[in-house]
Amino acid sequence: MTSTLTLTRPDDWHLHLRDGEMMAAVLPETARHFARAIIMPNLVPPVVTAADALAYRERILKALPEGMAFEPLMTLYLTEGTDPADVRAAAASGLVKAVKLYPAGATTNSHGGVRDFAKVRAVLEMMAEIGLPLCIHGEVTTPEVDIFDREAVFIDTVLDPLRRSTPGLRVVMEHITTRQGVDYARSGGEDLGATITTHHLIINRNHILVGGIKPHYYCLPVAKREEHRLALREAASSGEARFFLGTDSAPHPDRLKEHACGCAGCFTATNTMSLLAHVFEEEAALDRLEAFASLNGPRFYRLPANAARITLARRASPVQFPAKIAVGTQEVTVFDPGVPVFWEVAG
Ligand SMILES: NC(=O)N[C@@H](CC(=O)O)C(=O)O
Ligand SMILES: [Zn+2]
Ligand SMILES: [Zn+2]
Repeated sequence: MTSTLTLTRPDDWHLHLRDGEMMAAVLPETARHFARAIIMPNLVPPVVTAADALAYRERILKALPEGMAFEPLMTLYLTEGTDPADVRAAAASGLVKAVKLYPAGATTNSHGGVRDFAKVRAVLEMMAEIGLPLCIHGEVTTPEVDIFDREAVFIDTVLDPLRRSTPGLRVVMEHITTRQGVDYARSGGEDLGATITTHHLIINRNHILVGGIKPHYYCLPVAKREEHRLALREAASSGEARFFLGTDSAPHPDRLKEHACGCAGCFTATNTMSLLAHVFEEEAALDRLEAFASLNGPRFYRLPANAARITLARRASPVQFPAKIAVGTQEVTVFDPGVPVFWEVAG
């Protein structure tokens, strides 16, 4: 049995760092293993302009502990008031790598997102022209649509028409959770990519609901039936260039997760690489983990792969991860896969 695995140092193509005290607590958890991450802009207030993104980038770099190397790749939160010229300047700075589309009301801090797509047409056309990717939270918000169907309905009624009406627009389907998401990603060319989270490779909807409600497994898009989890595992472990890791590690304080109206998000930054090695071993695809976690993302974003490397080791007994990390006087629960995991990042 393979006992160590050395990979190009991975990147995380979808990460929530938040700000202030929370950012200071979670940033080292990512920087310990990952060289770069696409930083989500759904702060309160959101990161909307080039100036907001550059200021946020400076705060991240300032919060990085001495001796840790990490490159935040910034994004802008698309609103109906976004100025195409500001986006063009942000991209030209080289520090902003994507624009994020949240349908208004779809997820955490998305109320400032897009309702009327006609209002963002000029921005999208400019992005197609310069090749700046649009990262999309792909769920409709229509109250009548069942929450488990919201991704599939979004693909048919919003994403496909949007891509057809904006030829050349480079799109990342963020955190896909369904077989329909996998199939649609495969229907595109080099202008279409999809991120897959660690937790959606591990849990299905039963994990959230059977035997009592598990708030730490609740995230958006919500985990679906087992057939969808299996489709995601097949896609992630296929080695295909269009699929890459975006952990969507999304910390919320425990008191807001364990709540009558609990926040959506799983915090996986701490143990993601161990969990992925576990999943890829189960899929008999350890040789494709590097493509998924380290090579396909930079290729889509037209960046070089990292020169540094990381080594994972398979231990004889299960690895213990911290159950929680401290954030000031509060705590954030680390995602618990619910099964023994033997892989550990060794260096
Ligand atoms: N994934 C989540 O459940 N939550 C994310 C938002 C998002 O990525 O949709 C968050 O910011 O908390
Ligand atoms: Zn999202
Ligand atoms: Zn997210």
